[in-house]
Amino acid sequence: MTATASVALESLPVIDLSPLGEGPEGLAHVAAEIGRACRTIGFFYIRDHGISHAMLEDIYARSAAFFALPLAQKSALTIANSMNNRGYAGMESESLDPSKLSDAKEAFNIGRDPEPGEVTDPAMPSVGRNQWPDLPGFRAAMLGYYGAMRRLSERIHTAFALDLGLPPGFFADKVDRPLATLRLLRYPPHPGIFDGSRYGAGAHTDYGNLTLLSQDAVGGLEVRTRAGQWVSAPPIPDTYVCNIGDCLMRWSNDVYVSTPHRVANISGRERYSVAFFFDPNPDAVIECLPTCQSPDRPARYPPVTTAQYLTERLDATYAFRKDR
Ligand SMILES: O=C(O)CCC(=O)C(=O)O
Ligand SMILES: [Fe+2]
Repeated sequence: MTATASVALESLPVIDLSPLGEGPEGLAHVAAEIGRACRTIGFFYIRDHGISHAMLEDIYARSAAFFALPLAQKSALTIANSMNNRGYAGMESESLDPSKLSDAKEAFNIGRDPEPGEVTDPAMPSVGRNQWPDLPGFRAAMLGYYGAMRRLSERIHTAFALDLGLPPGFFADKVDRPLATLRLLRYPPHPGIFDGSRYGAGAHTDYGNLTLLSQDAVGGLEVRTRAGQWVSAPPIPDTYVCNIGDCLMRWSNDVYVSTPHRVANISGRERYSVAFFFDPNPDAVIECLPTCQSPDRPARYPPVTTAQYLTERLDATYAFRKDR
């Protein structure tokens, strides 16, 4: 097994979001803390984020009920039905790190429902239809949580904007119809001796702007520091682990870092987590921010829309998409 250090809490700060509700000074304080983390490790925890413990408990209970369904019922909702990145991804159907055996996890993706009049494109990972299991109350609970996570992600974007030298509302009209995905995850206990050939989730970076991850008490998430050392990101009750994804790294011209991470569930127990990937509007142009370029630091990436960029990344992740 690869050695992991326990210095995580030094390098992964726990940031209290309650000052966000306390006017411009509170925002400036939180923005400075978040900015420091995003420019160094690209990961941080948040607490006092406003999502209730009861709401999350309910989501975990419904997630467990979903994964406990017979395989045939889950497979009927396969993500391969959906070019919009919604539905069930079965055990070993993904390889986040193509140099390893496929991931020992199963997942269920939920996206945004189209707004009235919103154009949908079945060929893009854009807005489209969700696939729902036949579980009473599941849809309403998931969409309620999805909405709460959207609002939280928007608030964190005001801190990003301020820290990046932009008006706090800079991202507002670029993330108000987001390509956000709520992903329920289940990792079975690792069988036998862990030899590093198969992870629960292989090392990868996330694709969008911001990921907010809730994990249960089992542990197993690891983050790679810039020095190349893997450190653990242990569970801390009532927090989210947040990280920057590749879209925001590109947008900020590498000022913010999107950091590789992975999951090894060597606990002997099953592990559940709930990820929320907050990606910008499909038509948002990810193009070097004016405050992140200078003669010494010219733009490093050509402009791309979120939809184009995500399509590229998802096509590389899923065999069924490549085969189309
Ligand atoms: O389940 C976790 O702890 C992390 C999952 C993850 O990194 C992902 O799905 O992108
Ligand atoms: Fe990830």
